[in-house]
Amino acid sequence: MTDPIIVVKDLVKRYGSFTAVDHVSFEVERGSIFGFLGPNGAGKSSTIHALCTISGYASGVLTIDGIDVGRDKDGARSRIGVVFQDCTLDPKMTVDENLHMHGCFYGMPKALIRERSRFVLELVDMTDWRKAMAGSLSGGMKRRVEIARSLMHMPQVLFLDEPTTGLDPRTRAEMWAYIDKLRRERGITVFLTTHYMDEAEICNRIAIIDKGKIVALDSPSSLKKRYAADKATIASRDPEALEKLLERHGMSYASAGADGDYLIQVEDQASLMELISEHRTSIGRMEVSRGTLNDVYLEITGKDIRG
Ligand SMILES: Nc1ncnc2c1ncn2[C@@H]1O[C@H](COP(=O)(O)OP(=O)(O)OP(=O)(O)O)[C@@H](O)[C@H]1O
Repeated sequence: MTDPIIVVKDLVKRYGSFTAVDHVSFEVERGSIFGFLGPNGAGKSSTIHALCTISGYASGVLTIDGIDVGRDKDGARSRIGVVFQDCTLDPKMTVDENLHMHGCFYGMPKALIRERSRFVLELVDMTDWRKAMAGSLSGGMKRRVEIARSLMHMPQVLFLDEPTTGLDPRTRAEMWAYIDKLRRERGITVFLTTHYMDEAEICNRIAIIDKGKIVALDSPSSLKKRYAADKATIASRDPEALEKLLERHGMSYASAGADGDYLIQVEDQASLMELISEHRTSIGRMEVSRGTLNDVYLEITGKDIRG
């Protein structure tokens, strides 16, 4: 990797004698969107909490923007912004006051707090709401304010733990527009956990963690190529001939349904094209479906991405 902003080497996290994170290593490229996926209890939060200095770890080396998280917690904190699932805005304070408090935590001078508040609220289109009570905002607006707040100290990396869970589809799409804008315009690296397949699809790279170990790490397209073959369904008027052809081309298949449908794994498109051409007079119906990240996830973890 040319310019990793996050480096995790051999991270081990234990709760008593139970190893929740078991020698996990990965890197995140600066300016990218990195997806961290895994079933419940896989070790995602334990890893993220260690990276965000929220909790300690037994062994390993974690660096963020070159700073050793174990040695310089304040340095690491100054580089990261964090938005977790549960809203942590103070509902009885205005949007401005919530941002102000965050600036104070980070020891920012008052003038800078005012200037940054304006800037970050504009980034998420919430300027008109700055005097509103945080508790009176909709779920999507609260999330936008939380993102704005996490950016007050201009972090290099934004950790988003299921940032759009519980939001309606339109608000989710809007949130993603803001997140992508941040990445493009501010060069912020996004470290994301999600249970939504379309959000995982946006990531430059994805790590899948299961039972405390990284079990896959690659781009969505490479993962699909490796773990989720495209599938073709062919209804044939001459099943015997089709089976012979499938065997000749070395293609895996299963007979699906009562209508003479065959479900075929497409490892390589050229073989499928040849088979179609050879069998075309007997094909009643045909459908090709692309492998999805959910297929990848299912293949690797045995579970559905939505749990
Ligand atoms: N404080 C704790 N004490 C004991 N065991 C814990 C503690 N926190 C987490 N664990 C265990 O460590 C394992 C990893 O938990 P972790 O919360 O990191 O998983 P996760 O992938 O974030 O899961 P989820 O998606 O459900 O949040 C789980 O088996 C969990 O039960």
